[in-house]
Amino acid sequence: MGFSHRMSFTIAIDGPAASGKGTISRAVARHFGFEHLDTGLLYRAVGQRMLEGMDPVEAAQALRAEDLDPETLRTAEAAQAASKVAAIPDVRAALLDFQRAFARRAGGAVLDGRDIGTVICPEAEAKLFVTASAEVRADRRWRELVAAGFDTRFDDVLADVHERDRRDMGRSDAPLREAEDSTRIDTSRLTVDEAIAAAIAAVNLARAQIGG
Ligand SMILES: Nc1ncnc2c1ncn2[C@@H]1O[C@H](COP(=O)(O)OP(=O)(O)O)[C@@H](O)[C@H]1O
Ligand SMILES: Nc1ccn([C@@H]2O[C@H](COP(=O)(O)OP(=O)(O)O)[C@@H](O)[C@H]2O)c(=O)n1
Repeated sequence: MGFSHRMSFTIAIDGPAASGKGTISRAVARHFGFEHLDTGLLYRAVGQRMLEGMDPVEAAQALRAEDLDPETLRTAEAAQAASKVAAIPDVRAALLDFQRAFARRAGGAVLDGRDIGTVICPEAEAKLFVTASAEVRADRRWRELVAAGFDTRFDDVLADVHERDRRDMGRSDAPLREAEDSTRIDTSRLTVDEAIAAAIAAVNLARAQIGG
């Protein structure tokens, strides 16, 4: 792909719940041979610990990479708890260094979350903002949960999406917002392959613009 293995190149991918960030990030990372970090898992893991009775700030400080098991953290309860602990500044502060170090790892990194392009890595070489209508996002998440065996109602998933959007956009510390220099990809009417192609094209454009 023309990337030097010693060079760091950060791709920041932000957006609201179930917009397709994770799917796009994994494919973009594979395409460019970069490592990927789903930063939502950090907050989900801390949220899960809070549900188990642990203090969220202590949980964030004690978090280890091996705690980030996507399988056990994909529940709606962990997502709701994540968006609550994510509003606590000391929780966010405890997770900062790990994310920044990952972003600047040699060989290139893709991070997806809510504040990657605005707070974690404002100097990222490429920034994408992935979005879709709340109804489309809730429908995707509902289908995923049903496929995973959860007995969930669409209306409850839609309410969850609205509530998390409100909390994520409304908090004072690192709220979800589109960075001014990001490329917006609205996936509402795109297939997964089209969304991935749009993301790869945007990264290639950013790379050409910085002469990388
Ligand atoms: N155009 C699209 N782009 C990305 N994901 C899509 C698209 N259409 C459907 N999906 C599906 O939406 C679901 C949610 O995607 P995911 O990557 O988990 O979102 P996020 O990481 O933003 O929560 C996945 O099941 C994915 O396959
Ligand atoms: N960089 C990030 C990533 C996630 N989060 C929080 O963690 C929650 C779960 O994030 P996620 O990315 O796993 O959620 P989905 O978009 O996959 O549903 C979000 O609702 C945010 O409150 C955050 O505050 N900052």
